[in-house]
Amino acid sequence: MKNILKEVLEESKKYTEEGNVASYIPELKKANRDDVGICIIDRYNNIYTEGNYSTKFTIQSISKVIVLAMALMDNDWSYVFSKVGMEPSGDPFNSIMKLETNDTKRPNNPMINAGAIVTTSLIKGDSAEEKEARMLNFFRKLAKNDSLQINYDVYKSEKLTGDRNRAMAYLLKNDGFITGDVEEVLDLYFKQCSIEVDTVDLARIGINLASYGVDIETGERLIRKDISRMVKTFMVTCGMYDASGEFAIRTGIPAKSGVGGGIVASVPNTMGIGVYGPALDKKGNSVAGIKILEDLSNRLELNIF
Ligand SMILES: NC(=O)CC[C@H](N)C(=O)O
Repeated sequence: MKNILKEVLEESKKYTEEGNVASYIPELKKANRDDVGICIIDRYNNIYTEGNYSTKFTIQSISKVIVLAMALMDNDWSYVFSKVGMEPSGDPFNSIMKLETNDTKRPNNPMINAGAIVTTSLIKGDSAEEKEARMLNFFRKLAKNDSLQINYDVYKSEKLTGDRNRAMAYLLKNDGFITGDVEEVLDLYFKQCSIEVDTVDLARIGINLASYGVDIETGERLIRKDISRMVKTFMVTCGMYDASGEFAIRTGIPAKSGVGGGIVASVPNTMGIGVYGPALDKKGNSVAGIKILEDLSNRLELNIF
């Protein structure tokens, strides 16, 4: 396995120059374009790492997977899906267009920004502080890492420049898809995106989903089985933004990417994979990360279909 990871990583490095580090959140520009890292955790809890596996980066859109699980734990699923849909949008992750053109004006799914702002608004808590604490605690549990923290520089950078998300959130409130204080919902959304992780954290999240929500070491149930299924299904249909179809064809692995350069992948009953490569393609997915997952899928026969 160690050799496979070495080869796959070397191969993927050739592609980083085709991508660019995200710049629309100014703080993300600081990442090193040529970094590439991998971590795999298999069902027997073997951990394999390679390259810049311990480099820290912000989780960004990968948080949408975890917050969806939380929204489904906190609320009836029929209520959640009255506020956010189940269909791929085919549009970029930050598109606002369908909030006007959809019949219901409901965001298409919880993996695009508009839908994720809705699921964030469904996290329960008596105060903003309690919601934040519950959210961070759940991320720590799923990553099995109590030291996960919010990167406040990225959070502030995004809060200062996130007017597109702000516009969407106000539209969502106007149309009845979120209730309460819009700025408070956005604040929590920006915080969830700014949680700092490395590939080991992502691989751990991946194996927890792969084992249908049961911690493989302790046997503790972290997520209900039906919710872990729903979440992985969304990863297949919508996890790689408007490149989800092609990615599913090429790899057959449920995965979710973020503009920080991370991708979490979850192969049911088999392994969790975390990859990092901040050079992104035009759709916002890690160029090296996609290459690595394609190669690993072929070499280790990870395609679930
Ligand atoms: N695709 C992403 O990772 C987007 C997350 C980012 N925080 C945003 O809201 O724009």
